[in-house]
Amino acid sequence: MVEIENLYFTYANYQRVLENVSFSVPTGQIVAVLGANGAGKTTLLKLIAGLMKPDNNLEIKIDEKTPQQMTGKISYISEAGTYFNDLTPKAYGDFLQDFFLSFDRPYFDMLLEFFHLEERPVKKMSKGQRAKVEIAAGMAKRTPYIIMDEPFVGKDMFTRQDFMQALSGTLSGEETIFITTHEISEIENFVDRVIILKENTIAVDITMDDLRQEGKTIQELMKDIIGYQENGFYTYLDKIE
Ligand SMILES: Nc1ncnc2c1ncn2[C@@H]1O[C@H](COP(=O)(O)OP(=O)(O)OP(=O)(O)O)[C@@H](O)[C@H]1O
Repeated sequence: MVEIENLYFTYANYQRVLENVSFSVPTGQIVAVLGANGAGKTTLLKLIAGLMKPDNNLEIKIDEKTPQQMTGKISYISEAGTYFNDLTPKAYGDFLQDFFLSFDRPYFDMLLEFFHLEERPVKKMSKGQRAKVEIAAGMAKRTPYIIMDEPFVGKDMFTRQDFMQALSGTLSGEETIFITTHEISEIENFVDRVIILKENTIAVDITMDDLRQEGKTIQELMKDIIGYQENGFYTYLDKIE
């Protein structure tokens, strides 16, 4: 269970990105953290993953512990990648096997094969191939907490489908997952709950059951909350002319 209570986060340049953020997520829930560019999604996910600390370090508790005390139980899958550029996928697997007690080596090797990844240093791979190494590693860690920051970036349509299949086919249902993405349609049928960040805090926190009951899609909800204006650029041009 993840409990976040009155979370504030300020970057070193004094830019406050999150304030008064509170929510709790029960074990096994899949949560989409959404919002416009710069809303603070990556910041929130990094805080939950323990890669940065909140202004007051007691604001995030995962199973009653700080995120830093949960190292090894959280898998952080991001566009930037957590692999080492000089290692081949299998050498990276060797490293992870030593580091993560729960690392599922046969599953990792199976995913490398499924994604047709060759044995060459990650730095010599394409962006999409690197992303596949990142996903294979992240999923084979078999951690109870999975945090995915833009897992679809740089992936072609088929890879995105393969990824969702591999993900859905792997989960035990016990994993608690946070995912942020701008590819809303990819996650509509995957997540249980949507949290939308706006102006440094939570603008909406709703379960998919409630959203469906309201007869809305995530996309429609986003439009309502973020207030996307159709033809906004032309309106802007009209204004400055
Ligand atoms: N290292 C940093 N130092 C200072 N400010 C930062 C830093 N990283 C991000 N920010 C600022 O914090 C705010 C939130 O950034 P964040 O990356 O969390 O947003 P996001 O919602 O993930 O955006 P996007 O959808 O564009 O990826 C932005 O205004 C950004 O400029």
